[in-house]
Amino acid sequence: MSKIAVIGGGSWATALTKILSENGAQVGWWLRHKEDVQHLLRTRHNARYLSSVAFDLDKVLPSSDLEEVVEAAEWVVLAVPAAFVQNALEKLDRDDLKHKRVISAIKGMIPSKNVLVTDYVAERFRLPHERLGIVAGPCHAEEVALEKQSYLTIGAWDMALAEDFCQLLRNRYVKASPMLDLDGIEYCAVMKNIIALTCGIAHGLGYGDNFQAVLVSNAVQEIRRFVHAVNPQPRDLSASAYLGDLLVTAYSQFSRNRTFGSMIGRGYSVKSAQLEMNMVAEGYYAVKSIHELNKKLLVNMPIALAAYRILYEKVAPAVEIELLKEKFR
Ligand SMILES: NC(=O)C1=CN([C@@H]2O[C@H](COP(=O)(O)OP(=O)(O)OC[C@H]3O[C@@H](n4cnc5c(N)ncnc54)[C@H](O)[C@@H]3O)[C@@H](O)[C@H]2O)C=CC1
Ligand SMILES: O=C(CO)COP(=O)(O)O
Repeated sequence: MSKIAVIGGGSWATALTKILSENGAQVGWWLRHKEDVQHLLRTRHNARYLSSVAFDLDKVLPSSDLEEVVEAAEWVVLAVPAAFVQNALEKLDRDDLKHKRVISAIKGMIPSKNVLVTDYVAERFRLPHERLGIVAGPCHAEEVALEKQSYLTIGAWDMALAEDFCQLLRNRYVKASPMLDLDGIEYCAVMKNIIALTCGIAHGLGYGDNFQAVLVSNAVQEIRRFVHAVNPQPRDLSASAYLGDLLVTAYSQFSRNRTFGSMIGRGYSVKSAQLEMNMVAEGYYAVKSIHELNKKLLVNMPIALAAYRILYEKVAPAVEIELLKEKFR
């Protein structure tokens, strides 16, 4: 029986805990709120996210003791929003992940450092990149809860690690494939959140499907330019781990990033949009990290720049989308 630690109490951590535990793994599940742990132990449900999912407590061991959960596991799955990773892992020593295989399910960058989560973890815990992987793919937690057919890709430097984790995920409604790409997948996942957020802004302003289709088409080219600059290697960006994830996030009713953007387009301030959502839109933080990173790379990224100006320089969304309108073909 595989022993897995899932770190995080949000929607994605909940969905992954469901998949992994129902496949027979023993999952130590770290949630930061003691009340949420108590609620799970009492009712078998996560009070805050995907609350319809019932867990088998013979397989799932909820706890707010991070060291204990990590120590008992062979695999550690990180599933807190990127902005809270440093804080969540604060209690761990440098050597605590030494013998673990670590999978990031996070689609964001560490905001204070503008680095990928896997790069941060590799440095902070002196882990070789061969022990790291990323969960990618067009997959919303809400659809996992409903057991709707979904596809995941595990990106890694080591194909055996990726395949081993795929085996832990595969079930009746989840297909999982390994892929030899870690950084490219991770950067694409960060970028697609920015694009989905911008799609939401346009939607909130009243733009329709015709405009969004052109926005997404231009975004594909923008992502290609960026990923090629930051991590040049041959990759097929039409694969579902890249394009599929962009599409689901840009179009789905479940997307946090699109929902957040839509509120901004309708005139909410960043603070009020964040308060209204019980969830985290990674794209908000990613916009700033990518902007900082691009000061060195100087890639032509009009969509990411428009999102930055709207969110961080308080330029009116209508003005920035109007400017994009003129640039698109
Ligand atoms: N929800 C989904 O369908 C998917 C999410 N992801 C990724 O999973 C990661 C986790 O996101 P979700 O589970 O969606 O989160 P969520 O938006 O469902 O929940 C927010 C999470 O943030 C935590 N949080 C809020 N404030 C915090 C603080 N101050 N300190 C520590 N934690 C805090 C909450 O406890 C909760 O775990 C993100 O990187 C997201 O992009 C990836 C694929 C699918
Ligand atoms: O990455 C995701 C789906 O694949 C989740 O996107 P959102 O955070 O926008 O909901």
